[in-house]
Amino acid sequence: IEPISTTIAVGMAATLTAFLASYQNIFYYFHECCRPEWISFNKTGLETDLENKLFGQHIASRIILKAVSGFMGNENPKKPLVLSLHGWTGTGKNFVSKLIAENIYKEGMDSSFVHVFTSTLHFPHPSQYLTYKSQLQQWIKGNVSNCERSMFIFDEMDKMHPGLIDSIKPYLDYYDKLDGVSYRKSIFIFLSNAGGDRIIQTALDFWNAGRNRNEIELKDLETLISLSVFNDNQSGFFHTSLIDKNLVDFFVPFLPLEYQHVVQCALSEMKVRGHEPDFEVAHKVAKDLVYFPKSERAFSVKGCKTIESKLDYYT
Ligand SMILES: Nc1ncnc2c1ncn2[C@@H]1O[C@H](COP(=O)(O)OP(=O)(O)OP(=O)(O)O)[C@@H](O)[C@H]1O
Repeated sequence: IEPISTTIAVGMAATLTAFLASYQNIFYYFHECCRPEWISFNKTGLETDLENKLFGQHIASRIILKAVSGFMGNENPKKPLVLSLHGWTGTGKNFVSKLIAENIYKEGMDSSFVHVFTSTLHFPHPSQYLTYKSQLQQWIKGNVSNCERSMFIFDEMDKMHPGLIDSIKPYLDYYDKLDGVSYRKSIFIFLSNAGGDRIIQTALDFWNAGRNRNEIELKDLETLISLSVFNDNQSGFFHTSLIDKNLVDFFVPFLPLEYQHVVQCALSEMKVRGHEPDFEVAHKVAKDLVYFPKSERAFSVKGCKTIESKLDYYT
């Protein structure tokens, strides 16, 4: 072998490798991929967001911060994180999922590693559940094979076919690997109104006793929720063994929102729109909402759900 051409060949190979490496880096810089540049947990960000953007949910805030921080800080979790968020409509379940996604994925909810399923939209026909089942299993497997830090959000979980819920059970369990794929770094979030009535009753008891809602503790609600979800035979949860197998790590209660929280939501929406906060308008919006029970007018029927569209009308 002739030394000069060998040196040139080695030099060219090294240049090509360096070029490919930098090309790959540039590509990954612009194109979302399963790397820390695109997926990294911002604990302070989540803490600040929960504190400043989520109103009236002291229990949910605390559990979510602890659960997500503990999980993301563990390099070797034994199972995926499974959170089940429960509560009345418009109390912030979807909103919190978005905050979690934004503090893990650079692209937030637009990330290709965050997947949202809505029962009535994606699985509308109970008779076709076997087809949905194999599609869903393939979807989860394909996506976690592609990126182990995937997040799956199942909205309207209580309306999901029990067979379909059962089909995702293996992915939530303490398996090292299933068919060569490890699901242990993924996050599953279930959203539902199941158990909402019990949460409202507890909040109302505190209200009627003149006690501050911040005194409500998780222990006042956790068993109630799992029991009511378990015993509610309208709910898909009821027919599955998700609960008795302890595959859900945290049941997270969302309390019904009061007048003061609706005002905060309206002010916050003004801020998001880049407007000066207008307290008069915020109170006007909150006053015109419907509250229940009728006599006490304690909680907003739709939580903060309609604030965004209502603001257009008042401003
Ligand atoms: N606790 C809250 N703090 C701040 N904003 C809230 C809160 N709850 C609701 N909102 C606002 O209302 C909007 C609708 O709430 P969200 O979709 O999170 O309700 P939900 O609990 O998921 O309701 P549903 O059970 O009907 O799906 C959110 O995008 C957010 O702007």
